[in-house]
Amino acid sequence: MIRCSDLHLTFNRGAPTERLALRGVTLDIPAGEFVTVIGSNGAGKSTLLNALAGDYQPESGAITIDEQDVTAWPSHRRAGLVARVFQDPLAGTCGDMTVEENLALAAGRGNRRGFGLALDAGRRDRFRDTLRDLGLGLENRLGAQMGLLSGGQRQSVSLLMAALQPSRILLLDEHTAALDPKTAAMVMGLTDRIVRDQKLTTLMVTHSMRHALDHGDRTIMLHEGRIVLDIAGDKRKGLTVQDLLDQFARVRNEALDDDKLLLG
Ligand SMILES: Nc1ncnc2c1ncn2[C@@H]1O[C@H](COP(=O)(O)OP(=O)(O)OP(=O)(O)O)[C@@H](O)[C@H]1O
Repeated sequence: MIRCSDLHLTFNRGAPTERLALRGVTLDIPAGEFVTVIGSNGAGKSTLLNALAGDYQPESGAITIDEQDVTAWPSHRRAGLVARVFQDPLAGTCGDMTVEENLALAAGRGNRRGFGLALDAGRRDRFRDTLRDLGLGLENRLGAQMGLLSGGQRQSVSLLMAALQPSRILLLDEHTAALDPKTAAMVMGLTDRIVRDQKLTTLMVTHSMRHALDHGDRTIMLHEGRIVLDIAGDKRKGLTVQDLLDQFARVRNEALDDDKLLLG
């Protein structure tokens, strides 16, 4: 379960480049819920995910994960709770290490005592079975350098790494944006499977309105650091991509009207 209470986060406060990235975000996500996050450029989507991961500290408000107040926890302390997959297939995995070393590292995350890289035959077999399920032939490439895999293969391994971690929260930041449509669809299928099987509480940022509606249980739209749409259930099922685009346009026009009022 994730609870964000009135999160405010400003970059470069007091400087000419000041940016109010989050302006009072309040959000309750029950355990196991899959939320898709949309919004225009600069709306605060990545900032929200970074705040949940502990990369950025909110200046006010609180973040609770599974009843624990983690607001002051740095990212390394949240490592056992939070798994992430980024837009860039090169981020989040270690390109110089082999596929099996990356998987072993993920399996050992959040574990203070054991160093995850230890690879015995049993562990190697388990990794091979997991990779075989992907249907990408990666079960024969356990010893291959991660950096030599294609973008789609890397994102798939990143998702498996997220599943191997003891985490309860999965944060996906446009993780299919750099992939061709066919590979993106395959990675989305894998995402759905892992979220469901591991019962992960998930936030997925996407610029694809189709993905936002076709995947997950709930959709939120951010605009200028605030949640302007939060929709689930039958209401969401009835929504079309055009409805979301119309909603975007409405929110933008309202913001323009507000600006005109302020300037006037
Ligand atoms: N590290 C940073 N330093 C300064 N400003 C930042 C930083 N990160 C984000 N911002 C600013 O905060 C605001 C929110 O950015 P954020 O990256 O969260 O938006 P986003 O919704 O993810 O956008 P996009 O869809 O373009 O990725 C923007 O105005 C951005 O310029």
